[in-house]
Amino acid sequence: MEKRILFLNGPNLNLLGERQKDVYGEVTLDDVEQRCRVLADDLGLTVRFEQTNYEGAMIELIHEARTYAHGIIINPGGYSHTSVAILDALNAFIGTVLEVHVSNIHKRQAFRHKSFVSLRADGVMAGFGTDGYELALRRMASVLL
Ligand SMILES: O=C1C[C@@](O)(C(=O)O)C[C@@H](O)[C@@H]1O
Repeated sequence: MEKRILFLNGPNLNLLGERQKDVYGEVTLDDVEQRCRVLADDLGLTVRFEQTNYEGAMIELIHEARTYAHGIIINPGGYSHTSVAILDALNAFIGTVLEVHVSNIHKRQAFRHKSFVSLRADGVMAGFGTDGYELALRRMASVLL
């Protein structure tokens, strides 16, 4: 059976490769998407990519994912540390949830050490740079295929 994965990137991740390159590196979100599409083809997974800067839009994309996705790979950006509402939406999603942070949030300011989304995530990648997205996709394949 076809396995479908939603990649959901939250606020400011559209600026990957441009903002704070010392923290987030030079790879853009388009690069990440291209790499993950190639890997997904190899692994036999179907992927959809979404990025939004709006909390409500993220929640609606998670609700919609309930109707078609087997897994969500999410980088909630700054909402990781603030959004009970995104946690609640993920709690209404039945499939596998993997959380990705490009930076190692535990090595940064104390307010980044806690992620509400981690209370739901089945696994968390942090500090592996943008490779974390591909690593999460590989993990998704091991869990789902
Ligand atoms: O926007 C981001 C990106 C981030 O989620 C990461 O990918 O390392 C870490 C968050 O603390 C930050 O607000």
